[in-house]
Amino acid sequence: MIYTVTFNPSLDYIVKVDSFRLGEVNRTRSEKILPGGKGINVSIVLKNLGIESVAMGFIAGFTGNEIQKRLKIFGCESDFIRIQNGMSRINVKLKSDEESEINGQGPRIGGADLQKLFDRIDRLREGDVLVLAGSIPNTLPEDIYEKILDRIKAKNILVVVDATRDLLLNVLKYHPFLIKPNNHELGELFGRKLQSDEEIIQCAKELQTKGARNILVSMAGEGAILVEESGRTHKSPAPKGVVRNSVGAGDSMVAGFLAGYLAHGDYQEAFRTGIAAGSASAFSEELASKEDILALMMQI
Ligand SMILES: Nc1ncnc2c1ncn2[C@@H]1O[C@H](COP(=O)(O)OP(=O)(O)O)[C@@H](O)[C@H]1O
Ligand SMILES: O=P(O)(O)OC[C@H]1O[C@](O)(COP(=O)(O)O)[C@@H](O)[C@@H]1O
Repeated sequence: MIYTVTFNPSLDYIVKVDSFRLGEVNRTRSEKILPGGKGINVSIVLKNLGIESVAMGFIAGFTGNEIQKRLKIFGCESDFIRIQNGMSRINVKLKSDEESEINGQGPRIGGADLQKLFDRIDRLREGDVLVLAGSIPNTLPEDIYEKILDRIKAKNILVVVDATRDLLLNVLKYHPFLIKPNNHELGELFGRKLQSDEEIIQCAKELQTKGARNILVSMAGEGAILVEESGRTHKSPAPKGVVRNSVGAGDSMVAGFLAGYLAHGDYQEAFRTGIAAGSASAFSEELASKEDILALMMQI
């Protein structure tokens, strides 16, 4: 079974405003609320591709209920831990001449709640897949991803991590099967802006020396680069299309890569499916459907 963990699920409030003006009353052209958070998005796209997973993590308050309800409508199985106080965050995605995001902090997660997650993690079995994705509420210790991976290190579990900065760096020693920084996040890890493919490949290889197995570097409209565990590299431009909502494009790419790899055991096929899924989501108002993904795969 595939398990996704989202420490900080959200309702994504996606608003389109023509020529947003700071400090003034702005009216929306359209608005939409979608369940969000990186692991949750991975679960939704996997489901769209016909692959079952269980979405885990923490939810709280009326927003938490709504996240759970909407996931059920999408047909996704979930096994969230319900926190008694606070509420799951609402992340604002403002689409205007430029795209801006405000991602909330999320509820306070206490020790007893965390223990419930550990208990679920301890039930994972050989051959399962674990996707750890997204930020953590600032009340949690920075080594929480490490603590989880430490618990499963003796089992043969395929681990995918989509996180930033130290959260990501500190788990490399557990040899995650896949990490997916975007080019800016990769640069951030090395304290510089990466200008060329060569620099990106060099930094990705540096992360391999620290333990990562496969590194998928997404570059939004520029496509992506994959550095396989063998050191072989692939680059592909993104397919062409009209961008409607790129929220969740990275998570869709992770889902596509996993789906392609699990179906074919082949990195090139995984890479193709990942790019198609990322771009199909960017070209849709919501996350990518299977039809959209298959159609874009023809172009890659
Ligand atoms: N503007 C775009 N045009 C075409 N494809 C896109 C666009 N934005 C994202 N994608 C696709 O989605 C993938 C992930 O997007 P990216 O924005 O890099 O991830 P993240 O959301 O993690 O920052 C890209 O590699 C690409 O395949
Ligand atoms: O956990 P973080 O880093 O705050 O990110 C959460 C946000 O990222 C998303 O999962 C989208 O991520 P991507 O665009 O990187 O795929 C949103 O649904 C959510 O609001």
